[in-house]
Amino acid sequence: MEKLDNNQIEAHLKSLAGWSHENGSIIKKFVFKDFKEAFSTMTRIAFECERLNHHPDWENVYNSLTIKLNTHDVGGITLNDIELAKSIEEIVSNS
Ligand SMILES: C[C@H](O)[C@H](O)[C@H]1CNC2=NC(N)=NC(=O)C2=N1
Repeated sequence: MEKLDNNQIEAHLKSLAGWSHENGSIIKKFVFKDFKEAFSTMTRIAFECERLNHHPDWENVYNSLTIKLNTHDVGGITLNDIELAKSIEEIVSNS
């Protein structure tokens, strides 16, 4: 998978509301009603990560979930990160 350049990343982020490009990752913070909602959504996301074989750096604090995506193998952002971000948006919007 090829690293995307800054212009390509910004172009993809136009269709990913709330995601920003910071320090070599794409990042979004989600806030849920409570811990149960946050963690159950993380579980759904985790199964999708296994299916895609692509995994987030993420942090859960009570009802918040901060997700950072990058491709460790290439040290940058690839289409795998964009694809996972889109899947996460689907999962969260259907939760
Ligand atoms: C061997 C296996 O394909 C890799 O280690 C995968 C697994 N999940 C991954 N997830 C992420 N975010 N980046 C990777 O480079 C990566 N590599």
